[in-house]
Amino acid sequence: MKTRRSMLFIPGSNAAMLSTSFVYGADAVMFDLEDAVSLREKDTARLLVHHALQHPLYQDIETVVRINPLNTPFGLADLEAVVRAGVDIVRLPKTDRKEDVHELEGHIARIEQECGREPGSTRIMAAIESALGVVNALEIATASPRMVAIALAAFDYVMDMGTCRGDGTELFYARCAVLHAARVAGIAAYDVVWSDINDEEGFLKEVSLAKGLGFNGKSLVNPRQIELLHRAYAPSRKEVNYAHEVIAAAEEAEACGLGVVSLNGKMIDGPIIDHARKVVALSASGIRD
Ligand SMILES: CC(C)(COP(=O)(O)OP(=O)(O)OC[C@H]1O[C@@H](n2cnc3c(N)ncnc32)[C@H](O)[C@@H]1OP(=O)(O)O)[C@@H](O)C(=O)NCCC(=O)NCCSC(=O)C[C@@](O)(CC(=O)O)C(=O)O
Ligand SMILES: [Mg+2]
Repeated sequence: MKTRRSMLFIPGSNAAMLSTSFVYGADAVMFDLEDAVSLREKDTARLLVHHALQHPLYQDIETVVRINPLNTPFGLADLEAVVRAGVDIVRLPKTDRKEDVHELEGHIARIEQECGREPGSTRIMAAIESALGVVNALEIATASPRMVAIALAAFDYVMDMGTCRGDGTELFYARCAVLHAARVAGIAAYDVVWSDINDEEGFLKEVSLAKGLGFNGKSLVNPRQIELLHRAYAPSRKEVNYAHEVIAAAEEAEACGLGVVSLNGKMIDGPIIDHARKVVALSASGIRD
């Protein structure tokens, strides 16, 4: 699975942001044609994003476009424009059921064929933003071989639930449901956006919760959140050193024909060794002090 921790939302109608968003170092840039774009700017935004996707500066960074839902007057036109422009991933907002994904993949397959794009090269990420979407998370996550990730979208979800954003308790079931669906499907899961860009402490608390639950990363709204997220997701020097000790102990145990050993009084066996290898692999993208 690709290491993708940060996905930065960029309003598709904002030409200035579109022309610089690649500099901030997000793992993926996510141009938005949906809720960050007003009704009268929909056509302009689509054109701007179509051009940005083809710009040489966006060829080496993963691109995601959040299109409008297909049951709006804009969704299909968005899809036509972005698939033809070579987007890597289409983010489908407000995904409620597997049929939403099937409709999307049908259109993508046709457009890829019409424009000569390699069949299957356009991937899908579904955003789950309602109670129905959460209940159907598994059928959504497994609806298409093009699906690379599912993302929870908190603001629409809490509206649907008749509540509002709070300390995270209101998202607990949805986060767990989305994560379990993603893990069963073998795809990535992304946590919600943190909208108060000046509240660094609140953001980091939420990142820690998301990381602890098992999310692969978060959707972000501001470049200042990228480095904070990457640092929080990087293993600490202490974790990396311990992982190396675990791997060394495991190799020694294997040479002696032992399946389980103890290291400083702690049991070391299969899943703990796998975790240590994961920590070492992660450290290639950075280590936190
Ligand atoms: C919040 C704010 C206005 C603050 O602006 P400010 O200007 O005060 O910020 P500053 O930090 O001062 O900016 C310093 C410099 O960075 C530049 N800069 C800022 N943000 C940048 C950026 N994103 N990309 C590139 N560049 C950027 C800026 O232009 C400036 O450049 P310069 O002038 O050259 O120095 C701005 O960030 C912003 O618009 N964010 C994106 C909002 C958005 O897309 N919302 C939709 C997605 S959520 C949703 O829909 C809910 C959801 O659907 C979610 C789900 O589905 O998950 C659900 O249901 O929950
Ligand atoms: Mg939303």
